Amino acid sequence: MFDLFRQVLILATLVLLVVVYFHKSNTRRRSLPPGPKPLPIIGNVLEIPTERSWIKYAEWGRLYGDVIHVKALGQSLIVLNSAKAIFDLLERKGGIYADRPRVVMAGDLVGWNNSPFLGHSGPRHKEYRRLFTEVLSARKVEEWRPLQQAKVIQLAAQLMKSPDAFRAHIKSHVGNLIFEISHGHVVKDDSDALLTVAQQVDHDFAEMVVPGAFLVDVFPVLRHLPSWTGASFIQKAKRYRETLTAALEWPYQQVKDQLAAGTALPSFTTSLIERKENATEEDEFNFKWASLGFVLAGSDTSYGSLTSFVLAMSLHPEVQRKAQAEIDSVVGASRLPTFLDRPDMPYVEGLVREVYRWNPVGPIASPHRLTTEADDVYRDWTIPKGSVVIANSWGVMHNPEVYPDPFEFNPDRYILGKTSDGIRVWSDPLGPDQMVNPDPRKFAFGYGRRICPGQLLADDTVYMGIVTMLALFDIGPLTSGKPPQYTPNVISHPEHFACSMKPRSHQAQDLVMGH
Ligand code: HEM
Repeated sequence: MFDLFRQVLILATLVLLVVVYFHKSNTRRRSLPPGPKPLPIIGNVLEIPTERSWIKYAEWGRLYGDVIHVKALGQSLIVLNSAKAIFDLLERKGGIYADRPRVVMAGDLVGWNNSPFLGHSGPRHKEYRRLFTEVLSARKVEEWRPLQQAKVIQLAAQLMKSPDAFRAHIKSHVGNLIFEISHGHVVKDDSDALLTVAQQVDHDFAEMVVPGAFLVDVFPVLRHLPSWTGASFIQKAKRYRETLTAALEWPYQQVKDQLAAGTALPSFTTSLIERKENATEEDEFNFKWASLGFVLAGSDTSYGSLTSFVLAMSLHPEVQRKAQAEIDSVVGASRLPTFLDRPDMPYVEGLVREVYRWNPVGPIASPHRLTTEADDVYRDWTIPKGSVVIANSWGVMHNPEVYPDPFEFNPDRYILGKTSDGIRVWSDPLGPDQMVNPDPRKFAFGYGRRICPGQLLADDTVYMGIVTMLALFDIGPLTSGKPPQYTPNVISHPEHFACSMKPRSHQAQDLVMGH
């Protein structure tokens, strides 16, 4: 009798456990945001795109809604396809969505975990942000405007000499400008040792973060393989680390030497060193990373926007002519445009915004990660702790409900109307949640505690490059056949293309060559 009672009790307990288990897992499954059905164990790995993921994410958005859950080998991925969801999570709850996902090869093995952009949220990342804020505020950025203006004339001179090499000229222009602002380093030519090492590091980094490039990122346990196995990722990690160390040390040491010799030019790095009298080892570690981060994060991105602009002008002569007419009426032909002209040129302003939106340099910003002890809750859904969160900025900027006819390049979309005294009105009255044609800079520069700290500086570089090229050159048409594709990864710019670029007049040539 006692035995029977015990057996019934055990059976009942088992049944209860099974019921509770299924109830729990059902509740969980029900409460996750919708998304494509995962396969057992591997989840949605086979469906998650490794290239131009933003296009697939937008497609999923139309099928499942603006918040999507997908799973890859046990890792939850949340894709946000609307401004509302992005701002609700990454901005309003920014404190818990500020981390970056773990990247084994670039982060753990090569050392990019210490960088401002891949580094985890925490005291060091806060310190980087503080250092950037000090030198990249609106007031500080204005101090670099004379340099921006001087450098853009050098760019124009190069473009007049060899217009076919416009991509190379834009690349050196942006690289030189950023290096001078970051380290006071004046790049003499393309063989410059500091520029070369920074470019090599940039190249290595791009290679490492291509999804699936290294198996160790898919199976982190491989990182424990001993070096005698000769695994190629171990050799590569060593080589990448050595170049990275050089890029961190050389430019920083040069600034220190120049400061000691009294020859240092004003720069981000000089101001960091000068402000802290007895810098500790930890301080210096942070200064080196912040300075290198400045160079790396600033160059390729601004380059991407400016080449995208050249492509847009090659494809849209009518937009170009309208912008040039505005510049001619505000600036005239006897001087070059300045920063002071910007508020008087709403069409050019719209054109700059359209460059950010049309083919954004950061189509999915950079992945964020949720760090909480427990799952988060959004609307009726559970967002599992540790989720990687992707803001599909491209998706928002190509949603016809937010930007009607999103594939058109139309600067007029931002011009809302004129007041009675003829001054054009620029306003975003409803905020990013509801507005039609909101300022795309809200999406192009990322979000929350990871928002691009160089936004104002970048916007000056992009505006100055665009307005100067428009004032001086007739750009286009394409001479390389079909419009190019854009590169398929996190930083996206036009692949190779060629176009005509001719000075607009003799006066334009004199303005540049006379400087
Ligand atoms: C047109 C030019 C630029 C564009 C479109 C751009 C865009 C972005 C985007 C989308 C992010 C990711 C934000 C996120 O994860 O939510 C980012 C991060 C970052 N950007 Fe920029 N950026 C540009 C230029 C610059 C410049 C000139 C600097 C120089 C200081 C810079 C420094 C950084 C840094 C350090 C981060 C990492 C921030 C962090 O993780 O806390 N960027 N940028």
